Amino acid sequence: MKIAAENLSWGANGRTIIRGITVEIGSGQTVGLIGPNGSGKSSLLRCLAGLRAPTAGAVCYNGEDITGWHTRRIAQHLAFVEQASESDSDLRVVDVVSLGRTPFRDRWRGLSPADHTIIDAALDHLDLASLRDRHWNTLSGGERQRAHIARAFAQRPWAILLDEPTNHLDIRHQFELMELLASTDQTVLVALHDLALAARYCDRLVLLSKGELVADGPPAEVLTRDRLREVYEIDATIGRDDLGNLAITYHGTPNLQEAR
Ligand SMILES: Nc1ncnc2c1ncn2[C@@H]1O[C@H](COP(=O)(O)OP(=O)(O)OP(=O)(O)O)[C@@H](O)[C@H]1O
Repeated sequence: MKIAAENLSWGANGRTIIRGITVEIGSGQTVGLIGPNGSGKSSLLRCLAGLRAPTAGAVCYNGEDITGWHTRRIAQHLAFVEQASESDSDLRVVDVVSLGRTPFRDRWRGLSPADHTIIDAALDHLDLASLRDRHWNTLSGGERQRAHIARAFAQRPWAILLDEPTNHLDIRHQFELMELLASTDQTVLVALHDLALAARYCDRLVLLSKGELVADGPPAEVLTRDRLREVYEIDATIGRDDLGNLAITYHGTPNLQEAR
């Protein structure tokens, strides 16, 4: 499914938070959304997920403006893994993941055998099979994060949006998640702070700064030394590691360097 923001703006309390953003995530692409704290990544993701109504412009799925779409209809198309989302503490892991089937269920019917197969596959994908009957309040931060992502996969959406999903994950689970996102046929837009991870697994990077889109393209074109200095206020050298992956060596903030 193709997702597009067309000249999209959104604000709150009289303040414009994202301004005039036009971006298209093609069907099956894995796109990284990057930018400093407060640059508007979560706000853009929430607009694209239909949780915020744009103050100007539009959000389109496959060319259709989603204004007025019911949340159930949106959830049949797209899954959203929010940053540090919470769940009821009484639920078991398998119950949280089963919530992913809600948009497709008849209100009065239980889960079908096909639903159970999808839920088991999502648990396996996120390395949660051994934790399926554990209660929420007994899980670590990383295990909760993986359960939320498994819930999104159980939704079997056409597109999946994730807001800093690698937070709380150890390095192995970070790589496994990014490999999963890069290999899925679904359209993926993922907000990330780790620029090297974003560069390695994303087809394209979209860079926000102060609520505006400042770059959109292949990782090596977006992540330049000048741009990191300008947008992140950090001095860095961009090179390649032995395997040809983009390698970023950070030297500190320009102010700190000059003060030395
Ligand atoms: N409902 C709101 N009311 C007022 N200000 C808001 C609201 N939501 C977000 N903001 C502000 O808008 C700006 C962008 O926030 P947003 O969460 O989109 O940034 P972000 O790029 O996701 O940041 P981070 O990397 O820190 O998660 C921030 O300054 C934030 O305080």
